[in-house]
Amino acid sequence: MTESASAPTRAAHTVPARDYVAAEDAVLEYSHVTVRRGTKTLLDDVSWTVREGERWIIMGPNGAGKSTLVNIAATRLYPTEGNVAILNEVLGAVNVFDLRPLIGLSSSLLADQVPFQETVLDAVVTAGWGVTGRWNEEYDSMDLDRALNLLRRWGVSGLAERRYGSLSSGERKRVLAARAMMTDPELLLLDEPAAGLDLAGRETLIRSLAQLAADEVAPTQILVTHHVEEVPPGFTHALLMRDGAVVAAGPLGETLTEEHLSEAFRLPLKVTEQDGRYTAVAR
Ligand SMILES: Nc1ncnc2c1ncn2[C@@H]1O[C@H](COP(=O)(O)OP(=O)(O)OP(=O)(O)O)[C@@H](O)[C@H]1O
Repeated sequence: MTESASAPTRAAHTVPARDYVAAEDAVLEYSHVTVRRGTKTLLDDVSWTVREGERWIIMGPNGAGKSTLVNIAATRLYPTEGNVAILNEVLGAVNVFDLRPLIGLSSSLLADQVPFQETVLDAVVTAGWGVTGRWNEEYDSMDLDRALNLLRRWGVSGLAERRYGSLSSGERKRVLAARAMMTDPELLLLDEPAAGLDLAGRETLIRSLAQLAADEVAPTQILVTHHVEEVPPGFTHALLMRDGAVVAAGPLGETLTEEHLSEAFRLPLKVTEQDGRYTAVAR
């Protein structure tokens, strides 16, 4: 018998969605997930479990598949093969519109969808309806108070009446982080929240993220970044990717090592950690 005839195919790992049972304590569960577009494999047999209260860093070079991974968790994309459970609901067997309010998302794609003429307060409050532009929806004072409190938490409440389009990129990032928390989500997905920020903007954002990571009642968090310098203290786990596959995943200290990071970025790196902050330079 040839090897290909005896080995189970990856498609064989895919369980019909209605029959798939996720681990009870899993907030996110990817089981043998593959995503293909034409001949390109964006994710290659990824298995990954996130449990309640964990704070995960997703890291890897450009094109590694990080956003694809997060877009599945955001219910914006379905796997070609494999199974995904989000908050114990299985993709393919759940109405994603019921699931989406439980998932907070901040991404560059979303940043581009918020109308520039929208006020900052509206840009946050509209997350309650899962829309990016205010139209005829009714918001009560509790919604508006919540949006203002979230803007305060992210240090941008003074911008509430400004037009979203007039904000700097750092200010927009913080507004989007506030927006991501508007529905009081159980899962918070932050795709490159510090990209393009200046040093002060980055450090301010990282301090806010570290405070959120330390907050016991805050949602389970997943943060995508290219840089170890952007890992907020208090994050607990990391998943390193390359070419759509997992290089290493697990507790942060065991995963953000020179060996794993050098392999993920295909570059010998010297990695240091002090007081919960990491730096990496080429050897
Ligand atoms: N619809 C598509 N068709 C073909 N290839 C695609 C498609 N969407 C994404 N890709 C490719 O899949 C790969 C993974 O993309 P993804 O955006 O997930 O990477 P990433 O790790 O988030 O990258 P970056 O760090 O540059 O944002 C990239 O090579 C990208 O060009």
